[in-house]
Amino acid sequence: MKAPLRIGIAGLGTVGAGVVKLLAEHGRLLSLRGGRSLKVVAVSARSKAKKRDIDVSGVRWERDPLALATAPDIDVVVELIGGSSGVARRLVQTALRSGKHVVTANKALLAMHGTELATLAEKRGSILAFEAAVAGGIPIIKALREGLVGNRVRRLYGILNGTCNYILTTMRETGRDFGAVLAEAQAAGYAEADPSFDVDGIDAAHKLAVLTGAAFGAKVNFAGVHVEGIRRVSAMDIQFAEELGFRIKLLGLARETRYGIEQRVHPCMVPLSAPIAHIEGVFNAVVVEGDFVGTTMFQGRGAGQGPTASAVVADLVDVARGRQMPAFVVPAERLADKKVSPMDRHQGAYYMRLMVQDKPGVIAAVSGALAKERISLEAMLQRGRSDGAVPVVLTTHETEEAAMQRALARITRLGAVAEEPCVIRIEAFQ
Ligand SMILES: NC(=O)C1=CN([C@@H]2O[C@H](COP(=O)(O)OP(=O)(O)OC[C@H]3O[C@@H](n4cnc5c(N)ncnc54)[C@H](O)[C@@H]3O)[C@@H](O)[C@H]2O)C=CC1
Ligand SMILES: N[C@@H](CC=O)C(=O)O
Ligand code: NA
Repeated sequence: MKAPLRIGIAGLGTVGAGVVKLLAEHGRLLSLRGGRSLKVVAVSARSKAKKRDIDVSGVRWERDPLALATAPDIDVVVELIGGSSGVARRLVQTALRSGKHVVTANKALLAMHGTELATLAEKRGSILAFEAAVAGGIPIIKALREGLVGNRVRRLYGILNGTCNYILTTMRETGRDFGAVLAEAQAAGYAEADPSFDVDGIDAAHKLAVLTGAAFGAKVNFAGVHVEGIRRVSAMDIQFAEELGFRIKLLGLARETRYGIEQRVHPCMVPLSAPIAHIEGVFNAVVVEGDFVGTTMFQGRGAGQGPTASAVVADLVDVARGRQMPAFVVPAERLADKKVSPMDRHQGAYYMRLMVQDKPGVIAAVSGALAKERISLEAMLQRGRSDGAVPVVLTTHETEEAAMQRALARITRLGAVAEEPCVIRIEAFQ
């Protein structure tokens, strides 16, 4: 058997502790599968004194995580600190420059610097692997880079944030409010250190940007993602969606249009007939439509200790086996610089919920604003009567985003519309 693969782990939080546990529990199995043993030789985290349910007593403790990047007795650095700048970025850059392999779960870092880091790794002949960064335990990077490599990807979409999916599912099932459910997702270890990254759609956008690189062979372009989160989705919208035959999901979607690459993350109305509508709780799913393979769907837990550690360790076994592959689907230097398809050009149907004064002429004024933009109504629902504002829900036929935004501005200015309308795009999946 070959010499052990010597591992340095930076970050011993939810994911780091999970990796230490998995390596300890499956040590023999992994030696067999990797062709050599996987040995943690050093670790680093903020506090050595912190109580953890892992045993790192026989392992060297580095106060400065950067020491792992240059230590002569380390072959691979596992970066599980997080953040797109600061110590995580320096650690990964220094490790790659020192000729070490890097495994990371850090999608924020990859979304901002993925192309640059992959280029650096490939120049040095090192492996940069990040299966855990996208959709947790689902082996989607591997699927795109290897299993589906023969295809041109037509479109991909998915539920990419476990925290948001957990929140939307729990709000629907229990009627509980957003804040309480978010606290529960944080306690379960699903949320980012700053949970606004989850609920504002940023984490899903980070993952989508990385996926787009792997699916379309394009440079990672986070700035090109249109991002909206779930803060404005209310219990009322969740209920209306069900009545109309939809379920609300925060999706990330990417495809090539005639204008360039369209990347968008926002709440969607998904028909209940679509399998992805039924992915609930912390589960993620990614649907990839390839020209030869057709539609494939991958599902599994997208966050949490066990699933994320599973993905990190899969990458470590690849390193142990010496599997030299491009980080994305093509060598980093060949990643294409694609134009961004403008959101204004997006075509689709829309759900709109208005809170309006219950008086004659309001619905006619709203319909008039839509008609001015040639937007035709598909359905309308009005619930209850009151002296105050009542909800009115409209769904439209397909139109252009720019037209919808102009109509929305007109509607918002109507005196009888009590608050900013809630607008959710309807996606037509099979
Ligand atoms: N928790 C999850 O379910 C998932 C997390 N990730 C990613 O994995 C990474 C780690 O996430 P978690 O384990 O959840 O975070 P965490 O907050 O539980 O752990 C972070 C660890 O990094 C250490 N750390 C922070 N700053 C440091 C510094 N300056 N020097 C040394 N150590 C430092 C902390 O002491 C802690 O041990 C992040 O990039 C996150 O986005 C990816 C997939 C799933
Ligand atoms: N905060 C993330 C963790 C995994 O990437 C999520 O909720 O999906
Ligand atoms: Na994954």
